[in-house]
Amino acid sequence: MTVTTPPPALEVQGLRKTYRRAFGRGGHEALRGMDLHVPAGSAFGLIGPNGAGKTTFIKSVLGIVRPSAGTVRVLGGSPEDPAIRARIGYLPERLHLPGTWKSPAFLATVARLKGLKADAGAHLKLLERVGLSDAVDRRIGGYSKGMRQRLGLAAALIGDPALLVLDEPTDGIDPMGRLEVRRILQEEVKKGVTLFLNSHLLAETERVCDRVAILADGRVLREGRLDELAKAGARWRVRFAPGADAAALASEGFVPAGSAREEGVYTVDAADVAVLNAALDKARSRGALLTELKREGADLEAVLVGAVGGPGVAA
Ligand SMILES: Nc1ncnc2c1ncn2[C@@H]1O[C@H](COP(=O)(O)OP(=O)(O)OP(=O)(O)O)[C@@H](O)[C@H]1O
Repeated sequence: MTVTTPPPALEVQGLRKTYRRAFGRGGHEALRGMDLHVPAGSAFGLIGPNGAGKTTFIKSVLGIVRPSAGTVRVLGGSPEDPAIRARIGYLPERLHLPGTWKSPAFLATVARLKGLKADAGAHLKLLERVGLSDAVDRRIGGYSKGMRQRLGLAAALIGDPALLVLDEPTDGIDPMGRLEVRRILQEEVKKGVTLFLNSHLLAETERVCDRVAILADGRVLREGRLDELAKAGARWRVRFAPGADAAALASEGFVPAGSAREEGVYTVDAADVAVLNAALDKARSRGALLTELKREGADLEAVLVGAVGGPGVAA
């Protein structure tokens, strides 16, 4: 029996996008040679500071924005091929909805635009799935921001797409709603759908995705499995016996971490055990006596700050 591996859900090489200014006066380079490989069936998160190029990237792989250079393959084909497009569910960052319509009519139109037959029963089920069954008789114009997002998600799910590209899917959705959306996304991934998520909410990305890429200034700085990236940026919590010289420890990279009652508790960042032991040796050579050591691991925020640097990057 031969097992055929599906093509990567997304494959991008040397992707560049320069937004031209009016009258040919130079331009702004939003993507500066991006390479990315998104395996089929993965739950992939794209994170990075404001203006990093995340939305430009998504629009390029969907054929909405024409790249200045580079190659893009989506589900093994061209993003401009209607047959490929029909297999993608997309939730844009800014969703334009017809305010005077009701949601079933909107979903019927989305289905037709995707070249599918409008299936009223299936659409009602989708609206129920995203928690909108009580709102089907209301005009979309009266929906809250969270309800609009839910409707956008229902539209993205039409036709059982193989790839879901979601730009800030939980924007405006309350915590309980986020939980529901996360459950829906996890169900889709379990079915074998590839999820490509762009979210400002790192906790959201962390809970849903198994791989992430960090984009900054139009380039991918880091990419990989979430657990591997977190391991690489490992943080350790250490406790020294009372009387340790705080200033000496600070100069060796130990940051006070405990509350006032927890004297002697510090964190230290060390990529591997050799680096950790070198830091501990330095601490001991300055008279500090280790009493406790615990791995904290890095959360996604720490990984992002480690890659991009500085505060104010949690975008
Ligand atoms: N249509 C456009 N014309 C000119 N410049 C643009 C256009 N769209 C985006 N840019 C610029 O390209 C860069 C990348 O923007 P993009 O929206 O892709 O970033 P982003 O990572 O999605 O940001 P955010 O997290 O703030 O949504 C920014 O400097 C932005 O100002």
